[in-house]
Amino acid sequence: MREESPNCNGLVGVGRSICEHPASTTPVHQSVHIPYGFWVLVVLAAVIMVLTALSPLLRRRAPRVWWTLCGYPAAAVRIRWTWRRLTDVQYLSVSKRPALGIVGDMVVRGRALKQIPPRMGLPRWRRGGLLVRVRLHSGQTPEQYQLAAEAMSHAWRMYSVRVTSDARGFVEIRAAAWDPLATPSVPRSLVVELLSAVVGQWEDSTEWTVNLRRVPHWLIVGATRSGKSTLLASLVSAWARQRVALVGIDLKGGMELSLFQARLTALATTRAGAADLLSTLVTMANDRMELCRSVGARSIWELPDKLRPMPVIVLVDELAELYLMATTAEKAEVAQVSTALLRLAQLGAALGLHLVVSGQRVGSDMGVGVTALRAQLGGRVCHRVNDVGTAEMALGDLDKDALAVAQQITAEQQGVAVAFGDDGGWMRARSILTTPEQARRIAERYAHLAPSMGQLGTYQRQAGGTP
Ligand SMILES: Nc1ncnc2c1ncn2[C@@H]1O[C@H](COP(=O)(O)OP(=O)(O)OP(=O)(O)O)[C@@H](O)[C@H]1O
Repeated sequence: MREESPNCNGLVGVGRSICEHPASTTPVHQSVHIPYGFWVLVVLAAVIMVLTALSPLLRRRAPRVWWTLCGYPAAAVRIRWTWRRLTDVQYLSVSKRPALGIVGDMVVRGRALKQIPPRMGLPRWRRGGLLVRVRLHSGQTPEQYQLAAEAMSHAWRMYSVRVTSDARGFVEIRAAAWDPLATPSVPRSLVVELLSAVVGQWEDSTEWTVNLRRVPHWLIVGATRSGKSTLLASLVSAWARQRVALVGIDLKGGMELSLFQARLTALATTRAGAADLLSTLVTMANDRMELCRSVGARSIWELPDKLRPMPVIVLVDELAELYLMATTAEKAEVAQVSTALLRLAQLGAALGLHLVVSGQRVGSDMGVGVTALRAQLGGRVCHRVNDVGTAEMALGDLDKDALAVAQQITAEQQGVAVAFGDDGGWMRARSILTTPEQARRIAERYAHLAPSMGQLGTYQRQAGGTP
């Protein structure tokens, strides 16, 4: 509210005004009351102007800060602003009036002018993106919204939009402001439980965790230079710090897994060695089963702490090498390896024996054992692959959409993969780049945690490689 002084000939000041009285030489000081709301508006306008000016710089230098201060508020306003029009154009709005009407003696079909958009919640902040929950109109399905995802990303100027449905009658729209897989990061202070490894970042900017307690066995596929070894290195770097035993089977002469030699309890580099090591592990599984039965436990996790054996993670690099055979003698060895792997996969989950199997090419033509093993490996990670068969082997039995997305990963996107999470849903993810040198150093630092085979239980013979 502005106060006007009749003595000031209509002169109005802000704050304290000084005006000359015509009949007097003494200045008349008058205080004008400026409402509080005015100052709030001035400060708000100043903040908006400063942020707008700094926005490009912030976006380049500190994208996360930029997103919180500038990107997210602007996107939230844009989403609310465009919602009605967007849903109208994408046929997601509905009218309460019937689609059929009578004009003269004709029945005509058309769209009512007044459409009601689906009800949306407030866009909620997420790291590098946002999330909106939308209530479906009766008769709508999440697929209709998935078809509109591309239009949403353009209308909201977001990098990508993904639509999922976690409850009947609702969809969740997750929008990412930039490609979160370009520079994946993992908080350093993250505390993880035993057998869990934070290996990278999901497309929705959350941490990508491989948890063997939830999904006991994993299959990792990818063409050469797609990022399999890097993912294995991330996994080993995480598990090396935990009280678990790591054993390796690497028939490429031990080139990949020998990096972690210091932390490995055993490493088999020949098929004969692998057969030997696997049969030892199967014996260990039988002993653990016996132990559980003797105390009435259904898994080692139900055993008292002092009886519980240490979990064992079996890392297999290049599965195809295990199944290659040229001679009849090799055929018997392959059969032995295949049966042992399958047995471990079937029994292992409850007995703390876990498989992480990786390969460039995994196909049913490698033998029936491979398809049967695949069925037991619930966790799947599919990097860029050279043949559709391998992608189908990894994802085809779980989700056709995931398969299509995996086939779009390019050679430049090293480390990017389609993976299944603990909840059974899939998403694109990227591992943290762990160099061979880093992995070797971590393995050496935690070498003292590696138990011997004897300490693990029933080791009878030394497995073909290095114990
Ligand atoms: N998550 C990642 N982020 C960035 N770069 C990566 C990532 N993963 C892999 N790379 C790059 O890709 C290269 C090849 O990765 P890696 O050795 O893991 O592939 P691979 O699938 O194991 O190949 P091969 O089967 O030939 O051993 C690495 O040297 C690294 O430069």
